[in-house]
Amino acid sequence: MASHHDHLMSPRTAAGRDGLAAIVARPDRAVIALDFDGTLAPIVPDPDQARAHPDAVAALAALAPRVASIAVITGRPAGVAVRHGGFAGVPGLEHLVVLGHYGAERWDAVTGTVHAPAPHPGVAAVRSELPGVLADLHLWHDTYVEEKGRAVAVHTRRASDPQGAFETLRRPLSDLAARHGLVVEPGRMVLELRPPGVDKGVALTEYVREIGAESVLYAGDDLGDLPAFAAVEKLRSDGVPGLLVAADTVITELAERADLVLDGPAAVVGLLRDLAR
Ligand SMILES: O=P(O)(O)OC[C@H]1O[C@H](O[C@H]2O[C@H](CO)[C@@H](O)[C@H](O)[C@H]2O)[C@H](O)[C@@H](O)[C@@H]1O
Repeated sequence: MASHHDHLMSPRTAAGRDGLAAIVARPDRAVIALDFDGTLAPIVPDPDQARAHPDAVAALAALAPRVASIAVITGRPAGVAVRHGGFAGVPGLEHLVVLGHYGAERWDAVTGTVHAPAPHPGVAAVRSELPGVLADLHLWHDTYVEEKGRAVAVHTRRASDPQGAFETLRRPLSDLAARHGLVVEPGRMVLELRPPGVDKGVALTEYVREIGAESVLYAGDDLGDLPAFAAVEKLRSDGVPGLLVAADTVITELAERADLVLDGPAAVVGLLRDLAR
């Protein structure tokens, strides 16, 4: 496993070094894709209070004109990531794309609009049954339910026993999701009930193809970023060099698969600045 003292620009794998070399050689052909929470925004107890690192937007804006495209790929609704990130109306970020809900939604800075499919009917059913399920488990007061529009997320970070509550909820929430055609997306002290059919790997692969990129960087910190890591590994085997960045070491599997392991959003900002230079 990598240490989080890796130099910001020194990938520890040959594939990562190839990826970085390709990005640096032809930045105008590179897609830079980043997760939001935990990668651009420090993790905080209340999801509504999460904001991009204070230097993140400036670092993105400095890098954007030098690369083919920057995309934020997040489990958040696209509009929420845009608001919490402060991404709208920023000089330099005129072409930013935010792929929300793991790629189900898309916001383009150039139009300022969100495109999204019709909501899955299972979400309304889950929304109405969820309070009863949480009450039966005596977890109604210990959890926070995040209303995400086309999904519902149950957070345990502020519970008296966050990991215990998370484990207790796993099976019942999986059953509830399955009854209504949804899936559970586990994350850092959160279990999200959401429609199936798209993940960050699908979103990233399609976006790299759309741009016609010749290299890609993906940075993430959570379980929902693993499909994007797999997508970069597949792109590499198809001849598109790529660099995998773990924003921190909390999710062991992600850190183990990364070419670079950083020490949180401040270090991600440092990497973006180094790339812009
Ligand atoms: O794909 P992401 O951009 O990483 O979004 C994943 C989830 O992030 C949010 O939850 C996480 O961040 C919260 C704020 O720091 C934290 O309180 C929580 O424990 C983390 O899991 C967001 O609230 C979820 O909806 C996203 O699915």
